[in-house]
Amino acid sequence: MTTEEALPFSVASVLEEVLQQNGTRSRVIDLASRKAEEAALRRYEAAMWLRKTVGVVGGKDLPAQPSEEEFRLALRSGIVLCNVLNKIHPGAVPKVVEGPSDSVIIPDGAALSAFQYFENVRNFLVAVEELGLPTFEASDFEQGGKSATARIINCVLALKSYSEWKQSGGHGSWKFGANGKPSSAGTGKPFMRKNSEPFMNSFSRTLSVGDLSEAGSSGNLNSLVRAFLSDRKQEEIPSVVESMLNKVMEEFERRLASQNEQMKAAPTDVAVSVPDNSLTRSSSGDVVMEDEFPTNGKMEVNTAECDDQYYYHGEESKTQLLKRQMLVELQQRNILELKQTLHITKEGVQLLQIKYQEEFNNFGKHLHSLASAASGYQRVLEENRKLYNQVQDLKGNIRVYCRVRPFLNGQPNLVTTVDSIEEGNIVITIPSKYGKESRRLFSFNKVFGPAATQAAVFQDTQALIRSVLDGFNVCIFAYGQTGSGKTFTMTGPNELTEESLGVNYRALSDLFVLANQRKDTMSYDISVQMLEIYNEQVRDLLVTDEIRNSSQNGINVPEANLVPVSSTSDVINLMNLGHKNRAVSSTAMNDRSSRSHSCLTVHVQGRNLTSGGILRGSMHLVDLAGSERVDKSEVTGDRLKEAQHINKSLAALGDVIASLAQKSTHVPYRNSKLTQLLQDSLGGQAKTLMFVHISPEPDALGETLSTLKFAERVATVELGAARVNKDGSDVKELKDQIASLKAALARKDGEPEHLQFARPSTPDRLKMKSGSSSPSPSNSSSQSVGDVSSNRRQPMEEVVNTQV
Ligand SMILES: Nc1ncnc2c1ncn2[C@@H]1O[C@H](COP(=O)(O)OP(=O)(O)OP(=O)(O)O)[C@@H](O)[C@H]1O
Repeated sequence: MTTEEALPFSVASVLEEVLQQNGTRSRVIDLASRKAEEAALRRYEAAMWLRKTVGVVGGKDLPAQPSEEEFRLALRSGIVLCNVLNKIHPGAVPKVVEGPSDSVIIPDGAALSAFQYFENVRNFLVAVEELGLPTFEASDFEQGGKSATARIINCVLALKSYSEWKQSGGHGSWKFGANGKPSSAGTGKPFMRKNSEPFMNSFSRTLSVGDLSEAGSSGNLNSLVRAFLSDRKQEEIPSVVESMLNKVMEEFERRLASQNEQMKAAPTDVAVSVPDNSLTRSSSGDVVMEDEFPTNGKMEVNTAECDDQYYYHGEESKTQLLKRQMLVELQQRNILELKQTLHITKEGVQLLQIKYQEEFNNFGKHLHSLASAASGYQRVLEENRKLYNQVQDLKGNIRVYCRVRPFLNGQPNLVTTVDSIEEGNIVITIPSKYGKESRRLFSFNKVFGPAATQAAVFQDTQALIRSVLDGFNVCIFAYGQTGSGKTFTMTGPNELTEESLGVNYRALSDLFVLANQRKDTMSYDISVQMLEIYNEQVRDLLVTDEIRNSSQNGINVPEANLVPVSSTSDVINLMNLGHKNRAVSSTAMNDRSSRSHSCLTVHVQGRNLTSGGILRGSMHLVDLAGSERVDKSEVTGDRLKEAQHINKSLAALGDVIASLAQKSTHVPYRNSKLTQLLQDSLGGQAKTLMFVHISPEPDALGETLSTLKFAERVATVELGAARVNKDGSDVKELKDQIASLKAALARKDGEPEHLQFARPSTPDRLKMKSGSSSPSPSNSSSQSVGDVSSNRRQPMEEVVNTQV
């Protein structure tokens, strides 16, 4: 194994590099100077050969190293060229015009006979062309310049090549055109020629140095050597060459040492940096780099020139190794960074998972608390409802309010029968025949004087509207003699304003407001019926054609129109229709006096959105016919009959209420159509409100007293029952208990906000807790009045003393 086989660098490569490093001058020679140098070399070669061929005398005009101009001037006569050609190829130019003497050369280089010279040149060119040699133009002598001179030189050198080929025996044929390398013959330094073709060698010299730079490393080395030595003096060359060789030796040894070190370290490095399959030997013996990054093709073995031996191009191999090491290091760094990023990402994901888990747990807890809050809300709602209605129970299921009408027609200072009004008490002045007045006290739940507003009168009623939505039945009556203000209380005056709206409008308005406030938990369907009882016959007032008589016995309520409503205005429209249809008859006492009972019934069906439970409640708003005595009404005939029916039905109503208050075993519902109609809303857990109206005028005293006595009977019984229920305790004690229950309910109001539900803004909102049994909503009036035969009174649990 030779050194070059074992080493990744060759002597030639070291030499080249040393030359490049030391011969900096040659590296900086520009292309133009190199070309000029090459051209000069070729010119000298041509001149020397011509001089040698034609002899000293023939070539006396041609210097050994002529300039371009000297070269052209010496040859422009064509004599030298023709003679040279004839020597090589005798007879090629049959006739050569010779110049007379040296004097033919004039200082400016002009020929004596241009024609003669042209003849020579032309003959020469024709002969050269016939030989297949490269030619030039005759005018090239006259034009001058580099390219013209180059063409002439090229022709001469081709002739030289041809001559050498002939001298060597002229074997084979020589051809024009081949790649080659410039000869250094002009400097006495021969080229190493691989091609034996004479013309090829000659022609190769036509290539420029610039071309050589691309011709491979050996061409590069040659030109480097030439360039390096070209500017040296002849006597300097041996010492320069010696010094250069020393440097080459030093460099070579240095690389050898470095290679050894590298070889020692190589196994580890290569193992780390070079993949196993990156350097393989092909079947032909070539070492091939299987590399994805550029290698510049340097790391290879040319088996054709090295007889199947390979060697590494040392420096470039080293560079490749370094590149690979750098690449691997870079990749290792990248991998490290990626690992770190992955680690950070993992931590981030873990953190997110923890947070997500926490959020999820919190959400679960929140959901759980919401669920228990929701069920708690339902419980509280239910409890609140019970408590609320217990309060209403304690206030009494039958409540009687007295209202005194003001004087009509602006009569300010008339004598009134009302002596005084205080809370629930009203004192009536009763004149005596003998001039001595007496007073009579009547007690009710509350007495409203002439100045009481519609809103104040409605206040206690308002509390019961909520009970209707909770599934209870409520019955509100307006009782009193004709013209005492019943319609005013229930509906309002003829000209309605917001302030003058009666109980009917206010009750319905509140009903819709409350139903809307509960819409998240309850869904309500509200519908309305409007009936009239006239002469003991029930009529449907919500018909647009004729007033429909009921069936045979005059009672057929289920057939009455039940009109769904969704707003107060819906109800007002229906009430207007009902009032229009209501039988109105003129009497001596009141031209607007109604001779029939009118009953507006509101049916409410509520569905609990959570539990699906259904509640049914109803509210009867009854404007009773006038309660005046027949004799005073001065009526006869039909009017008298009407009055008798009215009085009879009112008496029946009084009896029923009194029986309910006394908790009698028998309640006489069937004594009138009115009580039959209202049966479901009278008694049990139903609430009954009666507004008793009186007129203040002295001439109405008789009616006033009879009205108050009727009302007192009902009211007294209820209040008396309350006293008895409390083992003889008075109403004060009952009020105290209500107050404590209110306080208990107020504590309930302290629940979290979302557990509360809206309540109407009324003092009755403050609730209390009671030990009494929970109220159960009575069944709504789904039964025909005519079908009712049983007494639906609550079982009497306590002794009721009606004679209080
Ligand atoms: N509180 C009041 N304030 C002012 N005016 C009133 C009041 N109460 C009644 N009036 C007026 O008294 C008159 C009679 O009232 P209303 O018609 O309400 O009596 P009524 O009892 O309904 O009579 P009827 O039994 O004949 O229907 C009406 O003009 C009414 O406007």
